[in-house]
Amino acid sequence: MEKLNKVFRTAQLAAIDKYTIEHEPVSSLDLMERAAGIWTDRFLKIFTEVAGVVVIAGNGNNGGDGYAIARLLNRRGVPVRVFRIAGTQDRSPDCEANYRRWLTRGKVEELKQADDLVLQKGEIVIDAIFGSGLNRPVTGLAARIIKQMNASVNRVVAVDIPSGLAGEDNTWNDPETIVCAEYTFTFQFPKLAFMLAENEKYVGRWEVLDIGLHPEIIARQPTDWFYTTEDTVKAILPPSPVFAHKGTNGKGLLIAGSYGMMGAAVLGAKAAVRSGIGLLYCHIPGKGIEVIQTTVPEAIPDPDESAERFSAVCKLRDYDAIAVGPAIGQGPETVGGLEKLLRTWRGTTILDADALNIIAEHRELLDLLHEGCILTPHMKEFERLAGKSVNDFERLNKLSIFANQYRVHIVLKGAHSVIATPDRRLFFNMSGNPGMAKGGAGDVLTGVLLALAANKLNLLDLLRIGVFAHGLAGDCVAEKEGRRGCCAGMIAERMGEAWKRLEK
Ligand SMILES: NC(=O)C1=CN([C@@H]2O[C@H](COP(=O)(O)OP(=O)(O)OC[C@H]3O[C@@H](n4cnc5c(N)ncnc54)[C@H](OP(=O)(O)O)[C@@H]3O)[C@@H](O)[C@H]2O)[C@@H](O)CC1
Ligand SMILES: Nc1ncnc2c1ncn2[C@@H]1O[C@H](COP(=O)(O)OP(=O)(O)O)[C@@H](O)[C@H]1O
Ligand SMILES: [K+]
Repeated sequence: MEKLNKVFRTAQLAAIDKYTIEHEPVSSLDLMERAAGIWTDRFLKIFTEVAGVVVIAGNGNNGGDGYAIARLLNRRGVPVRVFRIAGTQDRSPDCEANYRRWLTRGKVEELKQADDLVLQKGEIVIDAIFGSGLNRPVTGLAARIIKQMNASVNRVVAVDIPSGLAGEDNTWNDPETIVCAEYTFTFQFPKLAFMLAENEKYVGRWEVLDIGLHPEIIARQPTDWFYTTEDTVKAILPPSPVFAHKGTNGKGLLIAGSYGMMGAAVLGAKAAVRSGIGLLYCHIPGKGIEVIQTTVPEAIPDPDESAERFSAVCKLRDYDAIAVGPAIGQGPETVGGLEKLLRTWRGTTILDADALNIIAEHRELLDLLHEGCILTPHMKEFERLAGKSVNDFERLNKLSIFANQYRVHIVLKGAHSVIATPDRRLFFNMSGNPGMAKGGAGDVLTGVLLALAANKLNLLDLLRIGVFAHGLAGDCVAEKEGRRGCCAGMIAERMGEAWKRLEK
């Protein structure tokens, strides 16, 4: 049974917290103690040589976690200094309780001005000023202290969320008054903001810590945001039937490449034949036959009448899916070929790269999109389709509006590639690494998705599976060759290794 990994809005967390307290049951103070204990354990696993820590605690429950973490680290023999921000006194009840518990072991120094924060060499700063309760930009002394933290060379580790960062929309925020952490250990759920490139400088590397919030309320709370992990994919990846033959594994057509740009077709084809497709046809320009036959002998060439580019698919066989776009160019014949394809083929259609650029330029083609269409733009291609965005959060909104308006599935590619569905759900991918930010890596994804579509998986499942497996293959490459050494061809070659890890 598939367990959906949900991303909640920070405004929903209090209800989940409350339900857990009432139904586990557990006191809120014990829940905080549990969260702080799990946080401390993880911190000490990652940071094995800690000369000392400086906890900066606020007055809300995030500060409460900070005081509890200070006590637990101190108990484990770590030298701990604790600071609070002057002028603020109204601690939440659990923060107050942990503040008092800490006072039995050590003192709390007051930061009256930013310069009071003097850090020793090697001390790690634990940021527990604000958590998910932030409701406006940080100003005043707290803002100056955050700037001081960011200016220091000391490492900073955030409790739950970097102080000053809002969980979702930061359009209104002041980028200068958000803690820049090296690591964030967050409780139970990733925050949407962690998925966005623009927040990487604040969040650093992040991990979700399971603090045992109640599964019933997690299952019941609605959300339209999810994330895909290895477990999700293992649960939805169908097994290969023992009596499979190439017919049951599906027939797909890849329309890719132009004269002098055949690499994209080769990469897509290599990935498709390593991702379980029964029969792969490659529609390539007339002059591209030899390239495909020598590099991907498994593929059946379907040459275009044009020697140099895609102009038309003359014979539409009984394909289960078609992918079109990588390096096809945007010349007039190709525009005509794409238009004809969209008019005559209404099955599963993966549109990538130049197919998307053509649609962005010839906007009447948008009306030919249908529910079988999957669009796989990177950020720039999406901007061409939907216009510029002021930030990543706004782009996400545009993405889900676009998918809804045209009733299509979209994969917006990048770190944490996100799948948008026609019913406005978003699924963030958790595999992959920056080593994949190389030319051709997207062509590989197109091939993977074509293979899964030919296998007649439903669109959302095939996207979650394909995007994750593609990232996992990139991770396999990076593990062996390093990120710099990772290239698109290697990702295609390693698809088999990724599938082996995911198959039951
Ligand atoms: N989820 C869970 O189950 C668990 C959660 N836990 C922990 O709880 C944390 C959330 O705690 P929280 O709700 O008390 O919020 P937190 O951010 O600490 O304080 C907010 C306070 O600050 C204020 N304030 C807001 N913005 C401000 C600003 N810009 N400048 C100045 N003040 C500002 C605001 O007060 P206001 O001024 O609006 O009255 C509010 O009172 C969460 O991150 C996690 O660490 C764990 O203990 C275990 C289980
Ligand atoms: N930092 C990153 N982390 C994880 N995956 C990434 C990262 N950067 C790029 N990728 C992945 O690599 C692929 C790049 O695709 P794309 O930009 O279309 O390249 P091309 O058009 O050259 O084939 C996408 O699947 C994307 O998700
Ligand atoms: K924090």
